Amino acid sequence: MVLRKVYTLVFVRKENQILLGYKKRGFGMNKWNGFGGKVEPNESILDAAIRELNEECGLTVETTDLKNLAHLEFTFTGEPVMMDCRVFSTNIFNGTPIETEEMLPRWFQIDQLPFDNMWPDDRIWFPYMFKNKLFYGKFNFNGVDTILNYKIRELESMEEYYNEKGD
Ligand SMILES: COc1nc(N)nc2c1ncn2[C@H]1C[C@H](O)[C@@H](COP(=O)(O)OP(=O)(O)OP(=O)(O)O)O1
Repeated sequence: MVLRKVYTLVFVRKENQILLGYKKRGFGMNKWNGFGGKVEPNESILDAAIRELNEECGLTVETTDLKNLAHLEFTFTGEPVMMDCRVFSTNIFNGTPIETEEMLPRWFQIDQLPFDNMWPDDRIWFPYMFKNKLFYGKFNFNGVDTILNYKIRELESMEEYYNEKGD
């Protein structure tokens, strides 16, 4: 049986730039990524997204300014856990990004992303995000560097997707 754990992942955008954080510890250490983490018990996914963004780089956002653009599922050979990752973006935020215990934030031009130091799936699905698509992706990994197989498909609406899925 596979245990499902829900995570958030938030991308902050500004004109042609995207804010990434260099993960200083834990899962995904030494990779650039958006900001996010586990949804705590009794916490809504949106509240978790806002909390993790603030804890990891000091920015604040309003619930209504977060756009849910993707649902990603990650599995790793030999691991009984499926990471169910809800991806959000926003270009409305308060504050200036600051380094925290977990992340070192930096703005990148969207055509100059450090893909060699990011999760390998990002090369596959970032283009969907930059085209403002809604999408579902499922990636099966062997270790943390090799994608064994994946599926990705565009969605008409995230709401419809979650209703059909029964979430
Ligand atoms: C496998 O491919 C992945 N790609 C991308 N882009 N992001 C991923 C991938 N796998 C996981 N993530 C994201 C999902 C979350 O945003 C973080 C992992 O969260 P973390 O383990 O750091 O959760 P926290 O609650 O912050 O953990 P601790 O406070 O216990 O350190 O990575």
